Amino acid sequence: TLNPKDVIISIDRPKILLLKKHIDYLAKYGTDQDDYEYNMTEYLRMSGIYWSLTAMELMGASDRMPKDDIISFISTCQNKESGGISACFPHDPHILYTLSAIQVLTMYNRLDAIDVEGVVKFVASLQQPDGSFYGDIWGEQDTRFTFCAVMCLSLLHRLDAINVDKAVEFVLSCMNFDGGFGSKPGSESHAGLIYCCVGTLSICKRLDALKVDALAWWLCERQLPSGGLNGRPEKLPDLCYSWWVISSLKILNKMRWVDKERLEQFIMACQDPDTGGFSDRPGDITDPFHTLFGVAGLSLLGNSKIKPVNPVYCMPQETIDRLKLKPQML
Ligand SMILES: COc1ccc(S(=O)(=O)N2Cc3cc(-c4ccc(C=O)o4)ccc3N(Cc3cncn3C)C[C@H]2Cc2ccc(O)cc2)cc1
Ligand SMILES: [Zn+2]
Repeated sequence: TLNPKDVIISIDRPKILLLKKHIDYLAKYGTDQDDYEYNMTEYLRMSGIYWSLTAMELMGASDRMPKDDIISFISTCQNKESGGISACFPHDPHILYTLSAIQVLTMYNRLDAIDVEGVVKFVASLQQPDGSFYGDIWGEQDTRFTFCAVMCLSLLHRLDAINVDKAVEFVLSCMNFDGGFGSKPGSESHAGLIYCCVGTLSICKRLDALKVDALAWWLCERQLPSGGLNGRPEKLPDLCYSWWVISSLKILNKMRWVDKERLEQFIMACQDPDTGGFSDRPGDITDPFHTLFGVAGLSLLGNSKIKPVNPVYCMPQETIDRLKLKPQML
């Protein structure tokens, strides 16, 4: 049952981590070519692979993923002319899916499977005079795309290919009086975009520019009596917002400002004991997107059955260590 601003967690919801169920759920996802949801999400296939593989890596079960099929799939998605990568052949290349592809190939340590210089050229070509980035040639501007560009190039150790100072300047132009960030200058603060902007500043080593206490206060205010977190005031809690909020608080070193026990209870309640996987709220349909953010959220809360996740890259910490990347943390 719902009250207007929160959910009530019934006592029969799962209270422990159903690890095997989630591993089997992700291993099975996409193996049935006739599955309706699988076909309807072809347009985000590359990101779906990143969400599934990362969750499996964190659960120590990435051997259950079809590694060779994934790697050859990715090489078919790179556009020879632009260097960009699409979600699935023959869709248009986009920065979202270019990032997902680089994250997957980085976890597999198989960047040899694509033209890295082409990717660098594609991402750099999307930066605008004001420092912002377009998502693709159709020109949508959003701070999400700045984060994709900076994260992608840092994974390739090629931040030299863009104007980092202008990128930071654009992100700071999106900071609001509440310390939060929106998608464009003047847009309302939103947890998902705060994560993108804090992540960008962390990779660019500019966390000094944040209004830390105001921002951390706005973030911890997202927690509701159910223990779940919402993305904006007056909204319902959603598992993926738990990730955006607690990964940002982790970067700001303010995790202590949320009630971890209540949050863990909410995350556990979002598991589906029959199908496996996590959903946005207790009792809803599960999907690979929320399954990653449930597993990654539990990792940030210190669950010992899950490997450590890097809060900035949302990738296994061991991968970030292997790349010798050190995103700034307060
Ligand atoms: C089911 O409706 C949607 C709506 C938006 C999207 S999205 O691609 O723009 N996106 C990611 C997203 C994915 C899923 C999903 C279902 C099945 C799979 C297979 O891998 O993935 C589901 C939701 C979703 N959303 C929407 C959403 C999540 N919580 C509340 N909502 C409304 C997020 C959305 C935006 C996005 C966020 C992060 C990111 O890295 C990429 C895209 C996808 C499906
Ligand atoms: Zn969600």
